[in-house]
Amino acid sequence: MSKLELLPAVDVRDGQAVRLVHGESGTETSYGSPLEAALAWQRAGAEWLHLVDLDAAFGTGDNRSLVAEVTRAMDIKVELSGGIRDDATLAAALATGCTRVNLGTAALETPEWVAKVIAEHGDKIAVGLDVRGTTLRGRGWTRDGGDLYETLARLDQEGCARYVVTDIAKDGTLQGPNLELLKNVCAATDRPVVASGGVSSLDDLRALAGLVPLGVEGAIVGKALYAKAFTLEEALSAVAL
Ligand SMILES: O=C(O)c1ccccc1N[C@@H]1O[C@H](COP(=O)(O)O)[C@@H](O)[C@H]1O
Repeated sequence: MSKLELLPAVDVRDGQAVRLVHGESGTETSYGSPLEAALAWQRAGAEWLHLVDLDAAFGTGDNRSLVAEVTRAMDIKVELSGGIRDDATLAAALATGCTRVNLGTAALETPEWVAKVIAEHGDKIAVGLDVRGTTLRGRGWTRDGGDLYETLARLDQEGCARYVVTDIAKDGTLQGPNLELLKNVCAATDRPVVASGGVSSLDDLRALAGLVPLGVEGAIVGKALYAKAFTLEEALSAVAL
């Protein structure tokens, strides 16, 4: 059996590493330099970094040169997201050398473009399914974007390689992941799923590791690491086989 991959998160707003609650603008807690945070996760043994340009996701500017600098400084795999919505932003994101990009809003608003880039770039493209209930949200999670399962079926048909599933109601709350949602998504697709939102404890990570046979490939960990609920070393040990 494969082990659960862990992706510590660095979300960047106004040049700072931050965590939000429910992804709501204005709820930021700042954790300083994104580069220092990313290097700290790398030193602690991370194999992946989940790096988000929140300003680009919200449409309040961008941190593109900073996230490119962070990506280039990493020796580990980087999943890059936030504001990747057209050929120019995709080309800039891929030029950083990131391992893959995660598309959110574009999958809801410009499905033809997303189908095209999935066909061109294969598993370098993941789609972020950010949901409240079973309704997708885009543009910084401020706008409804259709039904989760209809969109998933469409993206599966188009050959999408992987999904990053975030329960917005859980994100940044330290209330535990939505295991039911993840099981339902895994039952609806044969593509790997990266779980995001709510991880609060090593037991949460063990519960997510228990979903690996169903299709959960990885887990994004944010607030719990910054709040020091556990260390990344402890998290990696908890999911080691
Ligand atoms: O990660 C967050 O906390 C977050 C909060 C609010 C909006 C987006 C957030 N993150 C990620 O941003 C990308 C989507 O960006 P876009 O819609 O493609 O511009 C996606 O990975 C979200 O999970």
